[in-house]
Amino acid sequence: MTEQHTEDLTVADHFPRRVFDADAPAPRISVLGTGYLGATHAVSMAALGMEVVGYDVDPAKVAALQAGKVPFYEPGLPELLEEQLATGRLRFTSDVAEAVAFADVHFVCVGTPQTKTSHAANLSFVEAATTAVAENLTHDALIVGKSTVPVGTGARLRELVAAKARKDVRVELVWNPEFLREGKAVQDTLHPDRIVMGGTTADSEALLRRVYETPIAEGTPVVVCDLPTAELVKVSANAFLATKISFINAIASVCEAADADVTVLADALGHDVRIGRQFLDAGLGFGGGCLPKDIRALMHRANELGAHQASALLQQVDEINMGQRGRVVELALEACGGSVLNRRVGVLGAAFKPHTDDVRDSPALNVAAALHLRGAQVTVYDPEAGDTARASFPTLGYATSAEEAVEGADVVLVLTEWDEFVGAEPARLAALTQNANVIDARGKLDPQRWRQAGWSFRGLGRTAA
Ligand SMILES: NC(=O)c1ccc[n+]([C@@H]2O[C@H](COP(=O)([O-])OP(=O)(O)OC[C@H]3O[C@@H](n4cnc5c(N)ncnc54)[C@H](O)[C@@H]3O)[C@@H](O)[C@H]2O)c1
Ligand SMILES: O=c1ccn([C@@H]2O[C@H](COP(=O)(O)OP(=O)(O)O[C@H]3O[C@H](CO)[C@@H](O)[C@H](O)[C@H]3O)[C@@H](O)[C@H]2O)c(=O)[nH]1
Repeated sequence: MTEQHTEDLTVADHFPRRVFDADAPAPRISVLGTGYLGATHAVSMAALGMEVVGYDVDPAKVAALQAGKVPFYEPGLPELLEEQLATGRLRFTSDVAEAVAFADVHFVCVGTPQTKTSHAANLSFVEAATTAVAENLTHDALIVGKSTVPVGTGARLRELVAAKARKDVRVELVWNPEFLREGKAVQDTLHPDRIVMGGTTADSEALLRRVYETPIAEGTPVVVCDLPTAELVKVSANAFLATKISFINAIASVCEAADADVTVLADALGHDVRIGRQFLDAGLGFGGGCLPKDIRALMHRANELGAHQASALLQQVDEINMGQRGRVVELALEACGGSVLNRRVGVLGAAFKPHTDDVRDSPALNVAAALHLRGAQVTVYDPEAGDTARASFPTLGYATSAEEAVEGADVVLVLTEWDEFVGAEPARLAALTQNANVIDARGKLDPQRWRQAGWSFRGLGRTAA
């Protein structure tokens, strides 16, 4: 979009920038919060040709990113970061005033975790970041919320901005929720399924369309709607995905009781295009930094709004999901004759899903910790999430290979479906164990192959023999 490089520019060169004008220069971007979402967004916006500054309150994160290091595992992101830093279009700073003065479009990408005392989302980071933008505005600007927030948040933030921003600048606040999946974050950001623009005016819609001109030109559908609808689209999408997973897990328990196989059933259901095969993998259920906290925040908000049925539905989804973790613990106890006290448990997988090192609300670590609390000697191996897992659960044992994790085990649990585990040679692993019991909690192993290799095999929603 612009040939000029960041280091050649000063705020004075550009003041006053009038980003809403039809003939304004290419918009410059700031990204507030450079975690899983923000780091990917900042790098991707630079890859789309814009000048970008990323800001975070965590100086270590800023320093790492500026040095070309992604502080988490996300396939493809390190290479793109390095490439974009080299263009001079992308940089990271700990100085919020400088970031805000530099940019015209400010993406708020900070965390919205569950509060410690209720199901509600903690909005303090979103409020702090939005306030920081408002207080440091030097020229016209568009604030774009990307974080996942309860419906009604944007309207409150608009009041905050109106109270904090200088009166001689024009500022708008809109919501443009993000739908990226960890492990596919770069692809999802550069080529999204849809772009939702909530609460835009004609000018801010035109500006956001400039920002996303490449994916829009590729044919990405754009949904323009009001602010509350945009906020709700995001949490509803996650609620639907969560519901689909809990639905198949509920059916899995029927399959188990009736000697049916849920993996075959899911394939058969998936042929119906109205249903689709995705998100019908029965097993340990959903975890991570999004689905669990987002359905709980929606339950809380729906109750506040008097929509109690929606809340009750999601309560069931949550309960079924959390029950899956207990079910896997039960299967491990059964495999060890009723108690895991002083028994060796090999755990394959710690991340909440493959292709990430994220262990936020990881079902795998939840199960590992529950067995540890029952007196088992638990050894965990994950190809990428060993360090993040150890930081969250330092009392568990950690191995540097699958072989080391299953050595002398009484039972082996496959809790994250990394390719390495799905493709493992069962006979070789069986030889290393004390008792060759395997629990496939993700439904991705071939029971026949493992049984033929001498394993006693249990899966969720699959026959016991
Ligand atoms: N992770 C995902 O896959 C994903 C996808 C879509 C939407 N989201 C949503 O995006 C938001 C961020 O999620 P995440 O996974 O990137 O979280 P994260 O915890 O990885 O990152 C949040 C970052 O914000 C920083 N921060 C906190 N307060 C700040 C402030 N006042 N100013 C600047 N930076 C600040 C933190 O230091 C941290 O680096 C959440 O609302 C989440 O629900 C996440
Ligand atoms: O059939 C399935 C599919 C997924 N999962 C589990 O569901 C969880 C979530 O998976 P996924 O949705 O792929 O991961 P996230 O990266 O958390 O992405 C979700 O959450 C993001 C943050 O809001 C959204 O942007 C994405 O669109 C949404 O898919 C993981 O624990 C998976 O193991 C299942 O148990 N069965």
